[in-house]
Amino acid sequence: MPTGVPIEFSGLTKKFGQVAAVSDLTFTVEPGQVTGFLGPNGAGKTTSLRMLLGLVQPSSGSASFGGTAYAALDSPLSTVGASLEAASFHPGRSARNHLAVYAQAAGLPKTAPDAALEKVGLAGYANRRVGGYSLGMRQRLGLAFALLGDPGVLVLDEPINGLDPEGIKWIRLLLRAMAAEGRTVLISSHLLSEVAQTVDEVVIISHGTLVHRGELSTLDTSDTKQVQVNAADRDRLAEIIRGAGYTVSNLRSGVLVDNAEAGEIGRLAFDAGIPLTGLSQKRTGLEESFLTLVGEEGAL
Ligand SMILES: Nc1ncnc2c1ncn2[C@@H]1O[C@H](COP(=O)(O)OP(=O)(O)OP(=O)(O)O)[C@@H](O)[C@H]1O
Repeated sequence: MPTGVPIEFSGLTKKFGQVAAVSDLTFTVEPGQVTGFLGPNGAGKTTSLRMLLGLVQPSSGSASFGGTAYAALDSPLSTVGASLEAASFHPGRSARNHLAVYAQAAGLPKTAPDAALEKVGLAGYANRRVGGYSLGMRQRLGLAFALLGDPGVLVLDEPINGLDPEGIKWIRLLLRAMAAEGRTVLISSHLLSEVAQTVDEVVIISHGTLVHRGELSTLDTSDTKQVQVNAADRDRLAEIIRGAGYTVSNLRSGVLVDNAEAGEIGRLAFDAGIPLTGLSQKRTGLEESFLTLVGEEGAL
Protein backbone atom coordinates (compact mmCIF):
# COMPACT_ATOMS: atom_id res chain seq x y z
CA MET A 1 0.00 0.00 0.00
CA PRO A 2 1.56 3.33 -1.00
CA THR A 3 1.85 5.71 1.93
CA GLY A 4 1.75 9.45 1.65
CA VAL A 5 4.45 11.97 2.37
CA PRO A 6 3.78 15.48 3.67
CA ILE A 7 3.34 18.29 1.15
CA GLU A 8 5.37 21.26 2.29
CA PHE A 9 4.81 24.84 1.15
CA SER A 10 7.59 27.14 2.33
CA GLY A 11 7.41 30.88 1.72
CA LEU A 12 5.86 30.16 -1.67
CA THR A 13 5.39 33.38 -3.63
CA LYS A 14 4.36 34.20 -7.20
CA LYS A 15 4.13 37.62 -8.77
CA PHE A 16 2.72 38.18 -12.24
CA GLY A 17 4.05 41.67 -12.94
CA GLN A 18 2.45 43.87 -10.28
CA VAL A 19 -0.04 41.16 -9.26
CA ALA A 20 0.96 39.14 -6.20
CA ALA A 21 -0.99 35.96 -7.00
CA VAL A 22 0.53 34.03 -4.07
CA SER A 23 2.36 35.62 -1.13
CA ASP A 24 4.66 33.83 1.29
CA LEU A 25 2.55 30.72 1.67
CA THR A 26 3.85 28.37 4.38
CA PHE A 27 2.00 25.27 5.56
CA THR A 28 2.28 21.48 5.62
CA VAL A 29 -0.33 19.00 4.42
CA GLU A 30 -0.12 15.80 6.44
CA PRO A 31 -0.76 12.25 5.22
CA GLY A 32 -3.74 10.29 6.53
CA GLN A 33 -6.31 13.02 6.15
CA VAL A 34 -8.14 15.04 3.54
CA THR A 35 -7.08 18.67 3.47
CA GLY A 36 -9.20 21.31 1.76
CA PHE A 37 -7.34 24.17 0.08
CA LEU A 38 -9.98 26.87 0.03
CA GLY A 39 -10.46 30.39 -1.14
CA PRO A 40 -12.71 32.40 -3.44
CA ASN A 41 -12.08 32.54 -7.19
CA GLY A 42 -8.83 34.31 -7.89
CA ALA A 43 -7.41 33.70 -4.39
CA GLY A 44 -4.35 31.94 -5.82
CA LYS A 45 -5.19 28.25 -5.37
CA THR A 46 -4.49 27.14 -8.94
CA THR A 47 -1.26 29.13 -9.13
CA SER A 48 -0.10 27.52 -5.86
CA LEU A 49 -0.91 24.01 -7.12
CA ARG A 50 0.77 24.72 -10.44
CA MET A 51 3.92 25.76 -8.59
CA LEU A 52 3.68 22.63 -6.42
CA LEU A 53 3.59 20.50 -9.57
CA GLY A 54 6.46 22.31 -11.26
CA LEU A 55 4.26 23.90 -13.94
CA VAL A 56 4.94 27.47 -12.84
CA GLN A 57 8.24 28.77 -11.50
CA PRO A 58 7.85 30.45 -8.06
CA SER A 59 9.11 34.03 -7.68
CA SER A 60 10.51 32.85 -4.35
CA GLY A 61 10.02 30.06 -1.82
CA SER A 62 9.38 26.40 -2.60
CA ALA A 63 6.92 23.54 -2.44
CA SER A 64 7.87 19.90 -2.08
CA PHE A 65 6.75 16.35 -1.42
CA GLY A 66 8.59 15.19 1.70
CA GLY A 67 11.41 17.58 0.83
CA THR A 68 11.65 16.69 -2.87
CA ALA A 69 10.43 19.08 -5.56
CA TYR A 70 8.02 17.52 -8.07
CA ALA A 71 10.54 17.82 -10.92
CA ALA A 72 13.11 15.88 -8.88
CA LEU A 73 10.85 12.92 -8.03
CA ASP A 74 12.15 9.55 -9.28
CA SER A 75 8.76 8.25 -10.41
CA PRO A 76 6.35 11.20 -10.34
CA LEU A 77 3.16 9.37 -11.40
CA SER A 78 3.67 6.72 -8.72
CA THR A 79 4.38 9.31 -6.04
CA VAL A 80 1.91 12.11 -6.77
CA GLY A 81 -1.40 11.87 -8.58
CA ALA A 82 -2.58 15.24 -9.79
CA SER A 83 -5.55 16.56 -11.65
CA LEU A 84 -5.64 20.27 -12.37
CA GLU A 85 -8.78 21.83 -13.76
CA ALA A 86 -7.12 22.68 -17.05
CA ALA A 87 -6.49 18.97 -17.71
CA SER A 88 -7.32 18.57 -21.37
CA PHE A 89 -8.10 15.30 -23.03
CA HIS A 90 -7.99 14.81 -26.76
CA PRO A 91 -11.68 14.56 -27.75
CA GLY A 92 -11.04 11.96 -30.45
CA ARG A 93 -9.25 9.46 -28.22
CA SER A 94 -10.78 6.98 -25.82
CA ALA A 95 -10.21 7.12 -22.07
CA ARG A 96 -8.28 3.85 -22.15
CA ASN A 97 -6.07 5.03 -24.99
CA HIS A 98 -5.46 8.35 -23.27
CA LEU A 99 -4.35 6.71 -20.01
CA ALA A 100 -2.35 4.01 -21.83
CA VAL A 101 -0.09 6.66 -23.38
CA TYR A 102 0.79 8.07 -19.95
CA ALA A 103 1.10 4.63 -18.36
CA GLN A 104 3.53 3.48 -21.04
CA ALA A 105 5.61 6.65 -20.83
CA ALA A 106 5.89 6.24 -17.06
CA GLY A 107 6.74 2.53 -17.27
CA LEU A 108 3.58 1.53 -15.39
CA PRO A 109 2.03 -1.94 -15.77
CA LYS A 110 -0.24 -2.45 -18.81
CA THR A 111 -3.12 -3.11 -16.43
CA ALA A 112 -2.84 0.38 -14.85
CA PRO A 113 -5.30 2.22 -17.17
CA ASP A 114 -8.11 -0.30 -16.68
CA ALA A 115 -7.49 -0.45 -12.93
CA ALA A 116 -7.72 3.36 -12.70
CA LEU A 117 -10.87 3.51 -14.87
CA GLU A 118 -12.44 0.82 -12.70
CA LYS A 119 -11.72 2.84 -9.54
CA VAL A 120 -13.52 5.90 -10.90
CA GLY A 121 -16.50 4.02 -12.31
CA LEU A 122 -15.60 4.53 -15.99
CA ALA A 123 -14.76 0.90 -16.83
CA GLY A 124 -17.90 0.63 -18.94
CA TYR A 125 -16.92 3.72 -20.99
CA ALA A 126 -13.22 2.91 -21.47
CA ASN A 127 -13.40 2.73 -25.28
CA ARG A 128 -15.66 5.73 -25.82
CA ARG A 129 -14.33 8.92 -27.32
CA VAL A 130 -13.63 11.44 -24.55
CA GLY A 131 -15.28 14.13 -26.70
CA GLY A 132 -18.66 12.59 -25.85
CA TYR A 133 -18.08 12.62 -22.10
CA SER A 134 -20.15 14.79 -19.75
CA LEU A 135 -18.40 17.23 -17.41
CA GLY A 136 -18.81 14.74 -14.56
CA MET A 137 -17.24 11.96 -16.65
CA ARG A 138 -14.32 14.23 -17.50
CA GLN A 139 -13.86 14.89 -13.80
CA ARG A 140 -13.75 11.15 -13.23
CA LEU A 141 -11.26 10.71 -16.05
CA GLY A 142 -9.06 13.42 -14.51
CA LEU A 143 -9.17 11.46 -11.29
CA ALA A 144 -8.37 8.21 -13.12
CA PHE A 145 -5.28 9.94 -14.52
CA ALA A 146 -4.32 11.00 -10.99
CA LEU A 147 -4.77 7.44 -9.71
CA LEU A 148 -2.90 5.83 -12.61
CA GLY A 149 0.34 5.18 -10.72
CA ASP A 150 -1.44 4.26 -7.46
CA PRO A 151 0.28 7.25 -5.77
CA GLY A 152 0.61 8.01 -2.06
CA VAL A 153 -0.24 11.67 -2.63
CA LEU A 154 -3.27 13.14 -4.42
CA VAL A 155 -3.49 16.78 -5.47
CA LEU A 156 -6.83 17.65 -7.05
CA ASP A 157 -7.98 21.06 -8.24
CA GLU A 158 -11.75 21.52 -7.78
CA PRO A 159 -12.48 17.76 -8.07
CA ILE A 160 -16.11 18.10 -6.96
CA ASN A 161 -17.03 20.85 -9.42
CA GLY A 162 -19.33 19.45 -12.11
CA LEU A 163 -20.30 16.25 -10.32
CA ASP A 164 -23.93 15.37 -9.72
CA PRO A 165 -25.09 14.54 -6.15
CA GLU A 166 -24.36 10.86 -6.61
CA GLY A 167 -20.89 11.71 -7.96
CA ILE A 168 -20.24 14.00 -5.00
CA LYS A 169 -21.12 11.23 -2.57
CA TRP A 170 -18.94 8.80 -4.48
CA ILE A 171 -15.85 11.05 -4.58
CA ARG A 172 -16.28 11.91 -0.92
CA LEU A 173 -16.12 8.22 0.00
CA LEU A 174 -13.21 7.59 -2.36
CA LEU A 175 -11.11 10.46 -1.01
CA ARG A 176 -11.86 9.53 2.59
CA ALA A 177 -10.86 5.92 1.87
CA MET A 178 -7.61 7.11 0.25
CA ALA A 179 -6.78 9.19 3.32
CA ALA A 180 -7.69 6.31 5.65
CA GLU A 181 -5.10 4.22 3.80
CA GLY A 182 -2.46 6.73 4.87
CA ARG A 183 -2.29 8.75 1.66
CA THR A 184 -1.96 12.52 1.55
CA VAL A 185 -5.02 14.12 -0.05
CA LEU A 186 -5.16 17.82 -0.96
CA ILE A 187 -8.23 19.16 -2.77
CA SER A 188 -8.99 22.73 -3.72
CA SER A 189 -12.40 24.34 -3.81
CA HIS A 190 -13.89 27.81 -3.81
CA LEU A 191 -16.92 26.48 -1.95
CA LEU A 192 -16.55 25.49 1.67
CA SER A 193 -20.03 23.96 1.62
CA GLU A 194 -18.95 21.68 -1.24
CA VAL A 195 -16.11 20.08 0.74
CA ALA A 196 -17.25 20.49 4.35
CA GLN A 197 -18.32 16.86 4.56
CA THR A 198 -15.13 15.60 2.93
CA VAL A 199 -12.22 17.39 4.59
CA ASP A 200 -10.60 17.03 8.01
CA GLU A 201 -8.29 20.02 7.73
CA VAL A 202 -8.66 23.34 5.96
CA VAL A 203 -6.13 25.77 4.59
CA ILE A 204 -7.85 29.00 3.60
CA ILE A 205 -6.28 31.65 1.41
CA SER A 206 -7.52 35.02 0.30
CA HIS A 207 -5.72 37.36 -2.10
CA GLY A 208 -2.80 34.91 -2.18
CA THR A 209 -2.26 34.98 1.57
CA LEU A 210 -2.92 32.30 4.19
CA VAL A 211 -5.78 33.44 6.42
CA HIS A 212 -6.56 30.26 8.37
CA ARG A 213 -5.43 26.71 8.80
CA GLY A 214 -6.55 24.01 11.18
CA GLU A 215 -9.14 21.33 11.71
CA LEU A 216 -12.45 22.04 10.01
CA SER A 217 -14.17 22.05 13.40
CA THR A 218 -12.07 25.03 14.54
CA LEU A 219 -13.96 27.13 12.00
CA ASP A 220 -17.33 26.45 13.54
CA THR A 221 -17.65 29.14 16.17
CA SER A 222 -21.42 29.24 16.19
CA ASP A 223 -23.21 28.20 19.35
CA THR A 224 -26.50 27.44 17.64
CA LYS A 225 -26.48 24.02 16.05
CA GLN A 226 -29.38 22.99 13.88
CA VAL A 227 -30.41 19.66 12.46
CA GLN A 228 -32.41 19.15 9.28
CA VAL A 229 -34.39 15.94 9.25
CA ASN A 230 -37.09 14.40 7.11
CA ALA A 231 -39.42 11.39 7.00
CA ALA A 232 -42.42 10.29 4.97
CA ASP A 233 -44.62 10.99 8.00
CA ARG A 234 -43.23 14.44 8.70
CA ASP A 235 -46.01 15.52 11.08
CA ARG A 236 -45.41 12.58 13.38
CA LEU A 237 -41.66 13.18 13.23
CA ALA A 238 -42.12 16.82 14.23
CA GLU A 239 -44.46 15.79 17.05
CA ILE A 240 -41.94 13.32 18.48
CA ILE A 241 -39.08 15.82 18.32
CA ARG A 242 -41.22 18.58 19.85
CA GLY A 243 -42.28 16.16 22.56
CA ALA A 244 -38.62 15.75 23.53
CA GLY A 245 -38.44 19.49 24.24
CA TYR A 246 -36.94 20.80 21.00
CA THR A 247 -38.04 23.83 19.00
CA VAL A 248 -39.06 22.67 15.54
CA SER A 249 -39.91 24.57 12.37
CA ASN A 250 -41.13 23.32 9.02
CA LEU A 251 -39.03 23.57 5.89
CA ARG A 252 -40.06 22.70 2.35
CA SER A 253 -37.76 19.70 2.46
CA GLY A 254 -38.16 18.58 6.05
CA VAL A 255 -38.08 19.76 9.62
CA LEU A 256 -35.51 22.09 11.17
CA VAL A 257 -34.57 21.46 14.81
CA ASP A 258 -32.80 24.17 16.85
CA ASN A 259 -29.94 23.49 19.25
CA ALA A 260 -29.72 19.81 18.41
CA GLU A 261 -27.20 17.15 17.45
CA ALA A 262 -27.99 14.92 14.48
CA GLY A 263 -27.19 11.75 16.45
CA GLU A 264 -29.73 12.60 19.14
CA ILE A 265 -32.49 13.42 16.63
CA GLY A 266 -31.73 10.20 14.75
CA ARG A 267 -32.07 8.24 17.97
CA LEU A 268 -35.43 9.85 18.82
CA ALA A 269 -36.78 8.87 15.39
CA PHE A 270 -35.36 5.37 15.68
CA ASP A 271 -36.91 4.85 19.14
CA ALA A 272 -40.29 6.00 17.75
CA GLY A 273 -39.95 3.63 14.77
CA ILE A 274 -39.94 6.43 12.19
CA PRO A 275 -37.76 5.68 9.13
CA LEU A 276 -35.84 8.83 8.16
CA THR A 277 -35.36 9.96 4.58
CA GLY A 278 -32.80 12.62 5.51
CA LEU A 279 -30.73 13.71 8.49
CA SER A 280 -28.00 16.35 8.50
CA GLN A 281 -26.30 18.72 10.87
CA LYS A 282 -26.53 22.28 9.58
CA ARG A 283 -23.23 24.06 9.87
CA THR A 284 -24.18 27.66 9.34
CA GLY A 285 -21.36 28.79 11.65
CA LEU A 286 -18.78 27.29 9.30
CA GLU A 287 -19.92 29.24 6.30
CA GLU A 288 -20.15 32.48 8.26
CA SER A 289 -16.59 32.01 9.52
CA PHE A 290 -15.35 31.25 6.03
CA LEU A 291 -16.93 34.38 4.59
CA THR A 292 -15.52 36.50 7.39
CA LEU A 293 -12.03 35.08 6.82
CA VAL A 294 -11.98 35.59 3.08
CA GLY A 295 -13.72 38.92 3.48
CA GLU A 296 -15.89 38.51 0.45
CA GLU A 297 -19.63 38.38 0.15
CA GLY A 298 -20.92 35.89 -2.34
CA ALA A 299 -17.92 33.57 -2.08
CA LEU A 300 -20.24 30.70 -1.30
N1 LIG B 1 -0.54 33.71 -16.04
C1 LIG B 1 -1.01 34.73 -15.33
N2 LIG B 1 -0.71 36.01 -15.64
C2 LIG B 1 -1.17 37.04 -14.91
N3 LIG B 1 -1.96 36.90 -13.81
C3 LIG B 1 -2.31 35.65 -13.45
C4 LIG B 1 -1.86 34.50 -14.18
N4 LIG B 1 -2.36 33.38 -13.56
C5 LIG B 1 -3.09 33.84 -12.53
N5 LIG B 1 -3.06 35.18 -12.44
C6 LIG B 1 -3.72 36.02 -11.42
O1 LIG B 1 -3.33 35.52 -10.15
C7 LIG B 1 -4.42 35.55 -9.22
C8 LIG B 1 -4.68 34.14 -8.67
O2 LIG B 1 -5.21 33.31 -9.71
P1 LIG B 1 -5.50 31.76 -9.51
O3 LIG B 1 -6.00 31.24 -10.81
O4 LIG B 1 -4.32 31.11 -8.91
O5 LIG B 1 -6.66 31.78 -8.45
P2 LIG B 1 -7.63 30.62 -7.99
O6 LIG B 1 -7.76 30.76 -6.52
O7 LIG B 1 -7.15 29.33 -8.50
O8 LIG B 1 -8.96 31.01 -8.68
P3 LIG B 1 -9.88 30.16 -9.63
O9 LIG B 1 -10.60 29.21 -8.73
O10 LIG B 1 -10.78 31.19 -10.25
O11 LIG B 1 -8.96 29.50 -10.64
C9 LIG B 1 -5.59 36.14 -9.97
O12 LIG B 1 -5.62 37.53 -9.70
C10 LIG B 1 -5.24 35.91 -11.43
O13 LIG B 1 -5.82 36.87 -12.26
